Amino acid sequence: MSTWILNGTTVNLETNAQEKKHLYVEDGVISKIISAAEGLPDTGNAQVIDAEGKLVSAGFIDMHVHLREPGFEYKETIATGAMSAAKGGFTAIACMPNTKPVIGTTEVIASVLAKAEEAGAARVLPYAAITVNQLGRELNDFTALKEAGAIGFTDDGVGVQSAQMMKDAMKLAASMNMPVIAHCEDETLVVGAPVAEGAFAERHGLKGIPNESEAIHVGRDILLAEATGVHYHVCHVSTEQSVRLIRQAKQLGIKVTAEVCPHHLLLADEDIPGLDANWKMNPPLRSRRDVDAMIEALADGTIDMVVTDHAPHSAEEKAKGMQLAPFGIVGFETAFPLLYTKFVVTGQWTLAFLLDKMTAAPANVFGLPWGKLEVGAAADLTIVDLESERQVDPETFVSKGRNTPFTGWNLKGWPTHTLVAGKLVWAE
Ligand SMILES: NC(=O)N[C@@H](CC(=O)O)C(=O)O
Ligand SMILES: [Zn+2]
Ligand SMILES: [Zn+2]
Repeated sequence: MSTWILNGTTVNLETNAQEKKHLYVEDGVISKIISAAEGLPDTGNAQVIDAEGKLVSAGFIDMHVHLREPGFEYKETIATGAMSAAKGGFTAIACMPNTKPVIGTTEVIASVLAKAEEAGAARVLPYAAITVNQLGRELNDFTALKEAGAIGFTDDGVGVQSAQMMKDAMKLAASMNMPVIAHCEDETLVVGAPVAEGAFAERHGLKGIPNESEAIHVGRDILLAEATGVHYHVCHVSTEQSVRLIRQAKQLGIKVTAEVCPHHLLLADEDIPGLDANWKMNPPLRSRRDVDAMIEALADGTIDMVVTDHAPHSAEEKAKGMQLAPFGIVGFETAFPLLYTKFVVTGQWTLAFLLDKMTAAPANVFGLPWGKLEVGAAADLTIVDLESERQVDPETFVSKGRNTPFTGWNLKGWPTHTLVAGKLVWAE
Protein backbone atom coordinates (compact mmCIF):
# COMPACT_ATOMS: atom_id res chain seq x y z
CA MET A 1 0.00 0.00 0.00
CA SER A 2 1.52 3.33 -1.04
CA THR A 3 0.34 6.92 -1.14
CA TRP A 4 1.44 10.13 -2.83
CA ILE A 5 0.55 13.36 -1.05
CA LEU A 6 0.90 15.99 -3.73
CA ASN A 7 1.61 19.72 -3.58
CA GLY A 8 1.32 20.14 0.18
CA THR A 9 2.99 23.05 1.96
CA THR A 10 5.61 21.92 4.46
CA VAL A 11 7.10 24.08 7.19
CA ASN A 12 10.71 23.96 8.38
CA LEU A 13 10.37 24.03 12.18
CA GLU A 14 13.72 25.81 12.66
CA THR A 15 13.38 28.54 10.04
CA ASN A 16 9.60 28.68 9.42
CA ALA A 17 10.48 28.43 5.68
CA GLN A 18 7.52 27.04 3.74
CA GLU A 19 7.93 24.91 0.65
CA LYS A 20 5.58 22.98 -1.61
CA LYS A 21 6.47 19.31 -1.67
CA HIS A 22 5.31 15.88 -2.75
CA LEU A 23 5.56 13.08 -0.17
CA TYR A 24 5.65 9.41 -1.00
CA VAL A 25 4.55 7.00 1.70
CA GLU A 26 5.28 3.30 1.43
CA ASP A 27 4.91 0.51 4.01
CA GLY A 28 3.95 3.00 6.70
CA VAL A 29 7.06 5.12 6.25
CA ILE A 30 7.82 8.41 4.47
CA SER A 31 10.10 7.14 1.73
CA LYS A 32 10.47 10.24 -0.50
CA ILE A 33 10.06 13.98 -0.07
CA ILE A 34 10.58 15.92 -3.28
CA SER A 35 10.18 19.58 -4.16
CA ALA A 36 7.03 20.33 -6.12
CA ALA A 37 9.25 22.42 -8.39
CA GLU A 38 10.47 19.12 -9.87
CA GLY A 39 7.00 18.58 -11.35
CA LEU A 40 4.45 15.86 -10.73
CA PRO A 41 5.76 12.35 -10.09
CA ASP A 42 4.42 9.24 -11.82
CA THR A 43 1.95 8.11 -9.18
CA GLY A 44 1.41 4.68 -10.71
CA ASN A 45 -1.28 2.83 -8.77
CA ALA A 46 -0.55 4.60 -5.47
CA GLN A 47 -3.38 6.27 -3.58
CA VAL A 48 -3.19 10.02 -4.26
CA ILE A 49 -4.08 12.77 -1.79
CA ASP A 50 -4.25 16.26 -3.25
CA ALA A 51 -2.82 18.63 -0.62
CA GLU A 52 -2.71 21.68 -2.89
CA GLY A 53 -3.11 24.79 -0.76
CA LYS A 54 -2.89 22.79 2.46
CA LEU A 55 -0.35 22.31 5.21
CA VAL A 56 1.31 18.90 5.53
CA SER A 57 2.77 18.38 9.01
CA ALA A 58 4.06 15.57 11.16
CA GLY A 59 1.04 14.27 13.06
CA PHE A 60 0.18 16.13 16.25
CA ILE A 61 1.14 14.49 19.55
CA ASP A 62 -0.95 15.03 22.68
CA MET A 63 0.75 13.94 25.91
CA HIS A 64 -2.28 14.45 28.18
CA VAL A 65 -5.70 13.01 27.41
CA HIS A 66 -8.54 11.15 29.12
CA LEU A 67 -10.14 8.31 27.14
CA ARG A 68 -12.43 7.10 29.99
CA GLU A 69 -12.28 3.40 29.10
CA PRO A 70 -12.46 1.14 31.07
CA GLY A 71 -15.32 2.18 33.32
CA PHE A 72 -16.72 5.44 31.98
CA GLU A 73 -17.65 4.44 28.44
CA TYR A 74 -20.70 6.72 28.60
CA LYS A 75 -18.28 9.68 28.58
CA GLU A 76 -15.89 8.34 25.92
CA THR A 77 -14.43 5.06 24.68
CA ILE A 78 -10.93 4.39 23.44
CA ALA A 79 -12.43 4.12 19.95
CA THR A 80 -14.38 7.41 20.06
CA GLY A 81 -11.52 9.22 21.80
CA ALA A 82 -8.84 7.98 19.41
CA MET A 83 -11.04 8.89 16.43
CA SER A 84 -11.82 12.32 17.88
CA ALA A 85 -8.06 12.78 18.24
CA ALA A 86 -7.49 11.74 14.62
CA LYS A 87 -10.13 14.25 13.51
CA GLY A 88 -8.20 16.93 15.39
CA GLY A 89 -5.00 15.95 13.56
CA PHE A 90 -3.48 13.95 16.44
CA THR A 91 -1.65 10.75 15.53
CA ALA A 92 -0.39 9.85 19.02
CA ILE A 93 -2.08 10.50 22.36
CA ALA A 94 -0.95 9.62 25.88
CA CYS A 95 -3.90 8.57 28.03
CA MET A 96 -4.25 9.18 31.75
CA PRO A 97 -4.94 6.35 34.19
CA ASN A 98 -8.02 7.73 36.02
CA THR A 99 -10.35 5.06 34.65
CA LYS A 100 -12.29 2.32 36.51
CA PRO A 101 -10.40 0.12 37.14
CA VAL A 102 -7.43 2.49 37.18
CA ILE A 103 -4.69 1.87 34.59
CA GLY A 104 -2.39 0.40 37.20
CA THR A 105 -2.11 -3.28 36.35
CA THR A 106 -0.59 -5.07 33.37
CA GLU A 107 -4.05 -6.45 32.51
CA VAL A 108 -5.60 -3.01 32.14
CA ILE A 109 -2.61 -1.76 30.12
CA ALA A 110 -2.94 -4.75 27.79
CA SER A 111 -6.65 -4.17 27.33
CA VAL A 112 -6.17 -0.44 26.59
CA LEU A 113 -3.52 -1.26 23.98
CA ALA A 114 -5.70 -3.95 22.40
CA LYS A 115 -8.71 -1.62 22.17
CA ALA A 116 -6.54 1.13 20.70
CA GLU A 117 -5.20 -1.26 18.07
CA GLU A 118 -8.74 -2.31 17.22
CA ALA A 119 -9.87 1.32 16.95
CA GLY A 120 -7.28 1.96 14.23
CA ALA A 121 -7.17 5.72 14.79
CA ALA A 122 -4.52 7.70 16.72
CA ARG A 123 -1.82 5.68 18.47
CA VAL A 124 -2.60 5.37 22.18
CA LEU A 125 0.29 5.54 24.67
CA PRO A 126 -0.86 4.63 28.17
CA TYR A 127 0.45 6.17 31.35
CA ALA A 128 0.20 3.99 34.43
CA ALA A 129 -0.85 5.19 37.86
CA ILE A 130 1.85 5.96 40.42
CA THR A 131 -0.16 4.58 43.33
CA VAL A 132 -2.55 1.66 43.69
CA ASN A 133 -6.02 2.88 42.62
CA GLN A 134 -4.58 6.43 42.66
CA LEU A 135 -5.19 6.51 46.40
CA GLY A 136 -1.71 7.77 47.25
CA ARG A 137 -0.99 4.98 49.75
CA GLU A 138 1.08 2.34 47.98
CA LEU A 139 3.28 2.34 44.86
CA ASN A 140 2.28 0.27 41.84
CA ASP A 141 4.60 -2.32 40.29
CA PHE A 142 6.51 0.05 37.99
CA THR A 143 8.69 -2.66 36.46
CA ALA A 144 5.77 -4.80 35.36
CA LEU A 145 3.84 -1.75 34.11
CA LYS A 146 6.78 -0.53 32.04
CA GLU A 147 7.16 -3.98 30.52
CA ALA A 148 3.44 -4.01 29.69
CA GLY A 149 3.83 -0.75 27.74
CA ALA A 150 3.35 2.15 30.17
CA ILE A 151 5.25 5.22 28.95
CA GLY A 152 5.38 7.04 32.29
CA PHE A 153 3.82 7.23 35.74
CA THR A 154 1.19 9.68 36.92
CA ASP A 155 -1.83 9.90 39.23
CA ASP A 156 -3.39 12.61 37.04
CA GLY A 157 -6.86 13.48 38.22
CA VAL A 158 -5.42 13.90 41.69
CA GLY A 159 -2.15 15.14 43.13
CA VAL A 160 0.11 12.79 45.09
CA GLN A 161 -0.42 14.31 48.53
CA SER A 162 2.47 12.68 50.38
CA ALA A 163 5.93 14.06 49.65
CA GLN A 164 7.48 10.77 50.78
CA MET A 165 5.29 8.81 48.35
CA MET A 166 6.27 11.14 45.52
CA LYS A 167 9.94 10.83 46.42
CA ASP A 168 9.74 7.03 46.47
CA ALA A 169 8.00 7.08 43.08
CA MET A 170 10.61 9.39 41.60
CA LYS A 171 13.50 7.30 42.92
CA LEU A 172 12.06 4.15 41.44
CA ALA A 173 11.15 5.80 38.11
CA ALA A 174 14.62 7.36 37.85
CA SER A 175 16.26 3.97 38.32
CA MET A 176 14.20 2.70 35.37
CA ASN A 177 14.76 5.78 33.22
CA MET A 178 11.03 6.54 33.24
CA PRO A 179 9.36 9.95 33.69
CA VAL A 180 7.01 11.00 36.50
CA ILE A 181 4.17 13.21 35.31
CA ALA A 182 2.37 15.23 37.96
CA HIS A 183 -1.05 16.72 38.46
CA CYS A 184 -0.04 19.41 40.95
CA GLU A 185 -2.68 20.10 43.56
CA ASP A 186 -2.44 20.36 47.31
CA GLU A 187 -5.84 19.21 48.53
CA THR A 188 -5.66 21.05 51.83
CA LEU A 189 -5.78 24.32 49.88
CA VAL A 190 -8.66 23.40 47.59
CA VAL A 191 -11.54 21.86 49.58
CA GLY A 192 -14.52 21.86 47.27
CA ALA A 193 -13.87 25.00 45.28
CA PRO A 194 -15.16 24.81 41.69
CA VAL A 195 -13.37 27.82 40.15
CA ALA A 196 -10.24 29.89 40.72
CA GLU A 197 -9.94 32.34 43.55
CA GLY A 198 -10.64 35.81 42.17
CA ALA A 199 -13.24 38.07 40.63
CA PHE A 200 -15.53 35.38 39.19
CA ALA A 201 -15.63 33.34 42.41
CA GLU A 202 -16.39 36.44 44.45
CA ARG A 203 -19.14 37.67 42.13
CA HIS A 204 -20.92 34.32 42.30
CA GLY A 205 -20.25 33.56 45.96
CA LEU A 206 -18.18 30.48 45.15
CA LYS A 207 -15.14 29.15 46.96
CA GLY A 208 -11.93 29.76 45.05
CA ILE A 209 -8.98 27.50 44.18
CA PRO A 210 -5.83 29.50 45.04
CA ASN A 211 -2.75 29.55 42.78
CA GLU A 212 -0.64 28.14 45.62
CA SER A 213 -2.47 24.83 45.57
CA GLU A 214 -0.77 24.13 42.24
CA ALA A 215 2.55 25.89 42.79
CA ILE A 216 3.25 24.29 46.18
CA HIS A 217 3.33 20.87 44.54
CA VAL A 218 5.43 22.17 41.65
CA GLY A 219 7.98 23.56 44.10
CA ARG A 220 7.97 20.42 46.27
CA ASP A 221 8.33 18.13 43.27
CA ILE A 222 11.14 20.17 41.71
CA LEU A 223 13.13 19.70 44.93
CA LEU A 224 12.34 15.98 44.88
CA ALA A 225 13.32 15.75 41.20
CA GLU A 226 16.60 17.44 42.02
CA ALA A 227 17.20 14.95 44.83
CA THR A 228 16.26 11.87 42.80
CA GLY A 229 17.40 12.84 39.29
CA VAL A 230 14.10 11.79 37.72
CA HIS A 231 12.61 13.36 34.61
CA TYR A 232 9.74 15.28 36.18
CA HIS A 233 6.98 16.59 33.92
CA VAL A 234 4.41 19.10 35.19
CA CYS A 235 0.83 18.64 33.96
CA HIS A 236 -1.41 21.48 32.75
CA VAL A 237 0.54 24.45 34.19
CA SER A 238 -1.81 27.33 34.94
CA THR A 239 -0.22 29.77 37.43
CA GLU A 240 2.51 32.38 37.18
CA GLN A 241 4.00 31.02 40.41
CA SER A 242 4.44 27.55 38.86
CA VAL A 243 6.08 29.13 35.83
CA ARG A 244 8.50 31.03 38.05
CA LEU A 245 9.52 27.82 39.84
CA ILE A 246 9.90 25.80 36.61
CA ARG A 247 11.96 28.58 34.99
CA GLN A 248 14.34 28.64 37.93
CA ALA A 249 14.59 24.83 38.03
CA LYS A 250 15.48 24.72 34.34
CA GLN A 251 18.16 27.35 34.90
CA LEU A 252 19.60 25.12 37.64
CA GLY A 253 19.72 22.17 35.28
CA ILE A 254 17.03 20.13 37.05
CA LYS A 255 15.30 17.71 34.68
CA VAL A 256 11.88 19.33 34.63
CA THR A 257 9.56 19.77 31.65
CA ALA A 258 6.05 21.17 31.42
CA GLU A 259 2.89 21.39 29.36
CA VAL A 260 0.08 23.92 28.92
CA CYS A 261 -3.46 23.57 27.55
CA PRO A 262 -5.05 25.81 24.89
CA HIS A 263 -7.69 27.00 27.36
CA HIS A 264 -5.07 28.26 29.81
CA LEU A 265 -3.43 30.20 26.95
CA LEU A 266 -6.73 31.71 25.79
CA LEU A 267 -9.17 32.12 28.66
CA ALA A 268 -9.20 33.82 32.05
CA ASP A 269 -11.82 33.56 34.80
CA GLU A 270 -13.14 36.98 33.78
CA ASP A 271 -14.19 35.42 30.44
CA ILE A 272 -16.54 32.91 32.08
CA PRO A 273 -19.99 34.06 30.96
CA GLY A 274 -21.95 32.69 33.94
CA LEU A 275 -22.55 29.55 35.94
CA ASP A 276 -21.97 27.23 32.97
CA ALA A 277 -19.97 24.10 33.83
CA ASN A 278 -18.55 23.91 30.30
CA TRP A 279 -16.12 26.48 31.70
CA LYS A 280 -15.18 24.28 34.66
CA MET A 281 -11.93 22.41 34.49
CA ASN A 282 -9.01 21.55 36.72
CA PRO A 283 -6.81 23.53 36.97
CA PRO A 284 -9.40 26.29 36.66
CA LEU A 285 -9.28 29.35 34.43
CA ARG A 286 -7.16 31.82 36.37
CA SER A 287 -6.46 35.54 36.09
CA ARG A 288 -5.39 37.41 32.96
CA ARG A 289 -1.96 37.75 34.62
CA ASP A 290 -1.66 33.98 34.76
CA VAL A 291 -2.74 33.67 31.11
CA ASP A 292 -0.04 36.16 30.11
CA ALA A 293 2.51 34.19 32.16
CA MET A 294 1.56 30.98 30.25
CA ILE A 295 2.06 32.70 26.90
CA GLU A 296 5.41 34.09 27.97
CA ALA A 297 6.55 30.75 29.42
CA LEU A 298 5.72 28.87 26.23
CA ALA A 299 7.57 31.52 24.21
CA ASP A 300 10.75 31.38 26.31
CA GLY A 301 10.83 27.57 26.59
CA THR A 302 9.90 27.34 30.27
CA ILE A 303 6.85 25.39 29.11
CA ASP A 304 7.80 22.80 26.50
CA MET A 305 4.61 21.74 24.75
CA VAL A 306 0.89 22.11 24.27
CA VAL A 307 -1.49 19.33 25.38
CA THR A 308 -5.29 19.27 25.36
CA ASP A 309 -6.15 17.52 28.65
CA HIS A 310 -9.14 16.24 26.64
CA ALA A 311 -11.59 15.44 29.46
CA PRO A 312 -15.03 14.41 28.16
CA HIS A 313 -18.05 14.28 30.48
CA SER A 314 -21.71 13.61 29.73
CA ALA A 315 -24.25 16.39 29.18
CA GLU A 316 -26.14 15.21 32.30
CA GLU A 317 -23.01 15.54 34.42
CA LYS A 318 -22.21 19.00 33.09
CA ALA A 319 -25.84 20.07 33.65
CA LYS A 320 -25.34 19.73 37.41
CA GLY A 321 -24.04 23.29 37.52
CA MET A 322 -20.77 24.99 38.41
CA GLN A 323 -20.54 23.66 41.96
CA LEU A 324 -21.46 20.01 41.36
CA ALA A 325 -20.44 19.18 37.78
CA PRO A 326 -17.15 17.32 37.25
CA PHE A 327 -14.04 19.24 36.13
CA GLY A 328 -12.91 18.97 32.52
CA ILE A 329 -13.46 20.02 28.91
CA VAL A 330 -12.92 18.25 25.59
CA GLY A 331 -9.99 19.37 23.50
CA PHE A 332 -8.99 17.26 20.50
CA GLU A 333 -11.22 18.74 17.83
CA THR A 334 -10.58 22.40 18.57
CA ALA A 335 -6.93 22.56 19.71
CA PHE A 336 -5.17 23.30 16.44
CA PRO A 337 -7.77 25.69 14.94
CA LEU A 338 -7.92 27.61 18.26
CA LEU A 339 -4.17 28.14 18.53
CA TYR A 340 -3.69 28.71 14.81
CA THR A 341 -6.44 31.33 14.69
CA LYS A 342 -5.64 33.13 17.95
CA PHE A 343 -1.82 33.07 17.84
CA VAL A 344 -0.58 32.38 14.30
CA VAL A 345 -3.16 34.29 12.22
CA THR A 346 -2.74 37.24 14.62
CA GLY A 347 1.02 37.23 14.06
CA GLN A 348 2.05 36.46 17.66
CA TRP A 349 3.55 33.06 16.77
CA THR A 350 5.03 31.61 13.65
CA LEU A 351 3.36 28.51 12.26
CA ALA A 352 6.66 26.68 12.93
CA PHE A 353 6.45 27.61 16.61
CA LEU A 354 2.94 26.19 16.97
CA LEU A 355 3.79 23.01 15.02
CA ASP A 356 6.89 22.47 17.13
CA LYS A 357 4.88 22.63 20.36
CA MET A 358 2.44 20.04 18.98
CA THR A 359 4.89 17.67 17.24
CA ALA A 360 8.68 17.75 17.67
CA ALA A 361 8.72 19.19 21.20
CA PRO A 362 6.55 16.50 22.85
CA ALA A 363 8.39 13.79 20.88
CA ASN A 364 11.77 15.10 22.07
CA VAL A 365 10.73 15.50 25.69
CA PHE A 366 9.35 11.95 25.91
CA GLY A 367 11.82 10.29 23.53
CA LEU A 368 9.11 9.26 21.07
CA PRO A 369 10.01 8.24 17.50
CA TRP A 370 7.47 10.58 15.84
CA GLY A 371 6.99 14.31 15.39
CA LYS A 372 9.33 14.86 12.44
CA LEU A 373 8.58 15.18 8.76
CA GLU A 374 11.56 13.40 7.22
CA VAL A 375 12.46 10.48 5.00
CA GLY A 376 12.58 7.28 7.02
CA ALA A 377 10.14 8.51 9.67
CA ALA A 378 6.83 6.75 10.31
CA ALA A 379 4.17 8.27 8.06
CA ASP A 380 2.17 9.83 10.91
CA LEU A 381 0.87 12.88 9.06
CA THR A 382 -1.68 15.63 9.40
CA ILE A 383 -3.02 17.68 6.53
CA VAL A 384 -4.68 20.98 7.44
CA ASP A 385 -6.66 23.43 5.35
CA LEU A 386 -5.33 26.64 6.88
CA GLU A 387 -7.84 28.73 4.93
CA SER A 388 -10.95 26.81 5.92
CA GLU A 389 -13.04 28.75 8.38
CA ARG A 390 -16.00 27.62 10.45
CA GLN A 391 -17.64 27.87 13.82
CA VAL A 392 -17.07 25.38 16.62
CA ASP A 393 -20.19 23.21 16.78
CA PRO A 394 -20.09 20.51 19.48
CA GLU A 395 -22.83 18.60 17.63
CA THR A 396 -20.28 17.78 14.94
CA PHE A 397 -17.74 16.31 17.41
CA VAL A 398 -16.66 12.69 16.98
CA SER A 399 -15.97 12.65 20.72
CA LYS A 400 -18.89 11.67 22.93
CA GLY A 401 -18.10 14.78 24.96
CA ARG A 402 -19.77 18.06 24.03
CA ASN A 403 -18.31 19.95 26.99
CA THR A 404 -16.44 22.86 25.48
CA PRO A 405 -16.40 26.59 26.29
CA PHE A 406 -15.53 27.36 22.66
CA THR A 407 -18.97 26.80 21.09
CA GLY A 408 -19.60 29.31 18.31
CA TRP A 409 -15.99 30.52 18.04
CA ASN A 410 -15.14 31.23 14.43
CA LEU A 411 -11.86 29.48 13.70
CA LYS A 412 -9.51 28.83 10.79
CA GLY A 413 -7.19 25.91 10.13
CA TRP A 414 -9.21 22.70 10.27
CA PRO A 415 -7.48 19.35 9.70
CA THR A 416 -8.70 17.48 6.61
CA HIS A 417 -6.70 14.21 6.61
CA THR A 418 -4.87 12.21 9.26
CA LEU A 419 -2.55 9.30 8.50
CA VAL A 420 -1.07 6.93 11.06
CA ALA A 421 1.75 4.69 9.84
CA GLY A 422 0.72 5.55 6.28
CA LYS A 423 -2.92 4.59 6.76
CA LEU A 424 -5.59 7.22 6.26
CA VAL A 425 -7.44 6.99 9.59
CA TRP A 426 -9.57 10.09 9.19
CA ALA A 427 -10.60 12.29 6.27
CA GLU A 428 -13.07 15.16 6.18
N1 LIG B 1 -8.64 18.32 33.83
C1 LIG B 1 -9.85 18.11 34.31
O1 LIG B 1 -10.56 19.05 34.55
N2 LIG B 1 -10.32 16.88 34.53
C2 LIG B 1 -9.63 15.64 34.35
C3 LIG B 1 -8.69 15.35 35.48
C4 LIG B 1 -7.38 16.08 35.43
O2 LIG B 1 -6.80 16.31 34.36
O3 LIG B 1 -6.84 16.38 36.49
C5 LIG B 1 -10.66 14.54 34.24
O4 LIG B 1 -10.29 13.37 34.29
O5 LIG B 1 -11.83 14.85 34.00
ZN1 LIG C 1 -4.83 16.83 36.08
ZN1 LIG D 1 -5.87 15.41 32.94
